Amino acid sequence: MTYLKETEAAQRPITVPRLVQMRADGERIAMLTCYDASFATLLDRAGVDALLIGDSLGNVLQGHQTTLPVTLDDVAYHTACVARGTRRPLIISDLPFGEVASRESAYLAATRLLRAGAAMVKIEGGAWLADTVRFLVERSIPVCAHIGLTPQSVHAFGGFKVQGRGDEAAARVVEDARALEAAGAQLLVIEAVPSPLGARITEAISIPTIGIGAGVDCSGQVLVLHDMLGIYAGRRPRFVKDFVSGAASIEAGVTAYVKAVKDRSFPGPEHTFEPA
Ligand SMILES: Nc1nc(=O)c2c([nH]1)NC[C@@H]1CN(c3ccc(C(=O)N[C@@H](CCC(=O)O)C(=O)O)cc3)CN21
Ligand SMILES: CC(C)C(=O)C(=O)O
Ligand SMILES: [Mg+2]
Repeated sequence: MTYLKETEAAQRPITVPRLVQMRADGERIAMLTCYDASFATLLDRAGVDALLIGDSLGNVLQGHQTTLPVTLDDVAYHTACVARGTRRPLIISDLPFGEVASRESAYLAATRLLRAGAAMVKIEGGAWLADTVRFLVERSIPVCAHIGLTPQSVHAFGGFKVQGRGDEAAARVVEDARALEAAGAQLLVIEAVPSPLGARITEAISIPTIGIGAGVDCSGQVLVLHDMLGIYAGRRPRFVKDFVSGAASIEAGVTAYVKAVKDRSFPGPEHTFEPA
């Protein structure tokens, strides 16, 4: 059994409507971060649906402790590298810390990422971000919102802490998701929330949700590439699984990740957070 699709139709570039169709069909979306052309080609071949040029490049490429030092130039450069290496997966780029000072600054930053080859821009934040999301969407920038543990808020949170624990906090995260969908976001990353909340948010909205430490009931999953390759020396969050140790090759490990997301064997209980 393979998830590498052989037909012409399946080889066409993945679009946002295609992700919406996957959600409707109950087909899980497999996403990974990617920062260069060689891995872009490998991940494309292994059947990854969407590639995220994440500001996690600050951790895994640059050796920083947080994503805050990452600049728009950095993300634009790696977006261009990834775009040259791939044709099929949807390319999504992170808007770095500091670019949402205004709707205008966010829009100008997003245009640079789309010019570099991204098809969608990911922005961290809750309901407060809705005006900015609407401003971008009105100007033809597809937006993926990112809620829950938003790493650019690490100092505001006082650490990388699970979000949405307790009734009040959970209700707030659900409201964030609703507000961002209403503002026109077409995809939603949910990071580090209790599994039942990941399921509840996914039910509350109709756009596809992509979880990272948000349980198996999201429409898809994402991991940082170097975490799933087992080569990141830094702190390893609970939601990480190394798919390459024990695999025959890097490509086999990535193929195993895609298969595990599609057949819902990843994430397991050991990769997810409990409500209490
Ligand atoms: N290599 C890498 N992987 C990532 O997933 C990642 C990055 N870098 N850089 C940006 C952010 C930072 N992220 C993190 C970092 C640490 C935890 C963490 O240690 N979480 C604790 C939860 C503690 C609690 O219970 O509140 C854990 O046990 O997983 C989570 C997300 C996710 N992102
Ligand atoms: C972990 C994902 C969601 C991300 O934002 C990143 O890699 O920067
Ligand atoms: Mg990020």
